[in-house]
Amino acid sequence: MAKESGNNLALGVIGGGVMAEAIVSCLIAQKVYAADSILVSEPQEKRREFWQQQYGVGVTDENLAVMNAETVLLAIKPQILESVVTALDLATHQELSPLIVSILAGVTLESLESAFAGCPVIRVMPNTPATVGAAMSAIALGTDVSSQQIQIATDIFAAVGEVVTVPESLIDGVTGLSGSGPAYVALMVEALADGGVAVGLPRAIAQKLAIQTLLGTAKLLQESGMHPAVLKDRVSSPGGTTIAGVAALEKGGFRAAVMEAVKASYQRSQELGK
Ligand SMILES: NC(=O)C1=CN([C@@H]2O[C@H](COP(=O)(O)OP(=O)(O)OC[C@H]3O[C@@H](n4cnc5c(N)ncnc54)[C@H](O)[C@@H]3O)[C@@H](O)[C@H]2O)C=CC1
Ligand SMILES: O=C(O)[C@@H]1CCC=N1
Repeated sequence: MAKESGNNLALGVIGGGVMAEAIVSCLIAQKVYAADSILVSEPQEKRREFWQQQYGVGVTDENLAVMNAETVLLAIKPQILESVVTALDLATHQELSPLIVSILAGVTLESLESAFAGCPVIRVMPNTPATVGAAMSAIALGTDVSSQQIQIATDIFAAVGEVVTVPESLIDGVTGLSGSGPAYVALMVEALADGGVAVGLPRAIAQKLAIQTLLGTAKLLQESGMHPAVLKDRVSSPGGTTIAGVAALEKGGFRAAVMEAVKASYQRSQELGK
């Protein structure tokens, strides 16, 4: 467990958007942090009010204020990192050295360590199923991180789902697969439902069937440890319906398209880091 107590500022958040909310809501629900030990910095007044009312956390529009926390979750868009760091002017606040936990796509540990000089840094790539406590997160450690700080970061992301620790060289690949993956899977669900509607199923039923098919298949693969190809073979009867569908997917380049999607996201993550 990380910190649960009252008065100290245990967790600061820079950027109170979608991912920050997904993560922090789980941390509070699971009592990893008490709401009154969290301070969220967010420029939009409506979002600040929402955070305060919905979660009871402290809010501010001053990023510097959250740097007093033991741990700072960095959850702004990568494109504005430079301006945020310039405004923080950390050179004149060298007494501040929180653990920086960045979820920014593409931004390397080297850039983060230079931007937050003197602060230990951990880079993480989570994904949006964090919203329902079912994230897949990969953690890469900076050069000057203590075992206690590794535990803090692990506790944070274990509260929102599964965690693996990887060398930083793999984080762009993680982004291509599990970071961006929920969008690919959502497209698959939408396409399955559209196919159902095309052959006459009512939309609501088609959507339910599509989601449960995905969930059930994922659960089966996870619990059995079965290779996906073996499962595909088990569903496909000789001369039956499934192999006709699989043949249509192959004709449409389905597997190549999914592989290309992972590679394109990986490459974009690398570009963002330059
Ligand atoms: N959305 C996703 O599925 C994932 C996103 N990420 C990363 O998480 C980060 C945040 O992404 P989202 O939550 O989707 O974006 P978002 O746009 O929902 O959240 C960013 C928040 O930062 C706030 N903000 C803008 N300027 C600011 C400033 N100067 N200081 C403090 N806060 C400021 C915005 O008002 C907004 O609420 C990105 O770096 C992204 O690469 C990582 C994994 C998955
Ligand atoms: O699209 C993006 O850049 C972010 C990072 C991974 C998922 N969403």
